Amino acid sequence: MHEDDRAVDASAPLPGEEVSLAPQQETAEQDVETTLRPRRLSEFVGQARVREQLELVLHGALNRGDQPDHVLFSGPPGLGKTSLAMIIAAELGASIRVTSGPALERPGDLAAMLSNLAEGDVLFIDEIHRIARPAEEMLYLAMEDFRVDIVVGKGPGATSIPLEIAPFTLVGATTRSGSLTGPLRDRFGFTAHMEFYSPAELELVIRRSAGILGVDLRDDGAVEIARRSRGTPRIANRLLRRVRDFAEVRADGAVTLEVARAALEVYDVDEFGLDRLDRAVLGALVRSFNGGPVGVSTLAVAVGEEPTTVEEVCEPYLVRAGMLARTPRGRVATVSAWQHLGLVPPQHAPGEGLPGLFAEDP
Ligand SMILES: Nc1ncnc2c1ncn2[C@@H]1O[C@H](COP(=O)(O)OP(=O)(O)OP(=O)(O)O)[C@@H](O)[C@H]1O
Ligand SMILES: [Mg+2]
Repeated sequence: MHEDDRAVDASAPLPGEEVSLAPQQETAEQDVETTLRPRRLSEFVGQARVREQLELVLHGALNRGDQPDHVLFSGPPGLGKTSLAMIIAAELGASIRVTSGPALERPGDLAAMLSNLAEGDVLFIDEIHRIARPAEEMLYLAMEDFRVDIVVGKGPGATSIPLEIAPFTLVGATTRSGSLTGPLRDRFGFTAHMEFYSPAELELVIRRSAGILGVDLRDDGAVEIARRSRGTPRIANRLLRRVRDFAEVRADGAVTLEVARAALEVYDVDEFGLDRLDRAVLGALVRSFNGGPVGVSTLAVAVGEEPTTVEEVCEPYLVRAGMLARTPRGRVATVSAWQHLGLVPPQHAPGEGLPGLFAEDP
């Protein structure tokens, strides 16, 4: 039995790990998420650039018979990083080993994982920015030379034993590419930043999911759910399931515009797709701090959340939607934020001209 037999299942809770940054889900919901995960690059909706680039990286290497370069995906939760990692393995016809940064606390954990890889395997490290430093240093050599140095003993008598490992492709995922050290980032041959999805792309995601789940989804219902999904496929799929519940219990089962609107009201998802936490952050910024600037930790305390949650889950979308600006002095509410809350912006509020995500919408 090796250490990594435990680490292979990324969905299993890891000892001492904090609550995941992704909104919490019950196990049944996670099962549905697995069902809805695209399996091949051709099924993966949106992220056209990333998809095209990835296709070149993978098929270029396949044609030459080389091991493809290591790949890093960064971006907010729920945009498809884990899905793409699985897809890489599928496209290469390789097996995938899954672990995460927090699980690799000791270099030994990583060494066991690496030495068990078969030639051509994909190793997926989720939350790679949370890997402990000694393990990270071991990873440098592994990525570059497919070798690890195992240190035996302590002090002057310590010796290091080089250990060959099979050529593999590392896929890393992170919601915080800024927290990655330079040397680690430099060892990835291909880095992709995941963007929020357009409403049209989310509509495709929702239609595909409705087909798989057997939901009676009408065109206007699909448009409405897509529009309110915060640019995020995971949220789109979740809203689809919540609206389906509503349709089955309170209506005749068909997901129409009216049903979607009524359901999303019940679930506290507003016109822009902002959820309760998004609105709490904007509300605190505007009401308690007069629009800012205010530091992210202060803002997090005001809404009773972890700063990392505010920073990695809420802010990227609020910035994208043109409601919040990150400035060197702190977070600032834009004119759109004041208006979204039904308040009159003060003279100093920035961003009149900031393009919003839904600039094309009335
Ligand atoms: N491009 C896509 N097309 C269709 N469905 C998608 C796409 N991207 C993501 N999804 C759906 O969203 C769910 C979440 O995606 P995934 O787990 O890959 O996100 P993630 O970026 O790894 O998130 P996290 O940072 O929270 O780990 C998937 O189960 C899948 O159903
Ligand atoms: Mg993931």
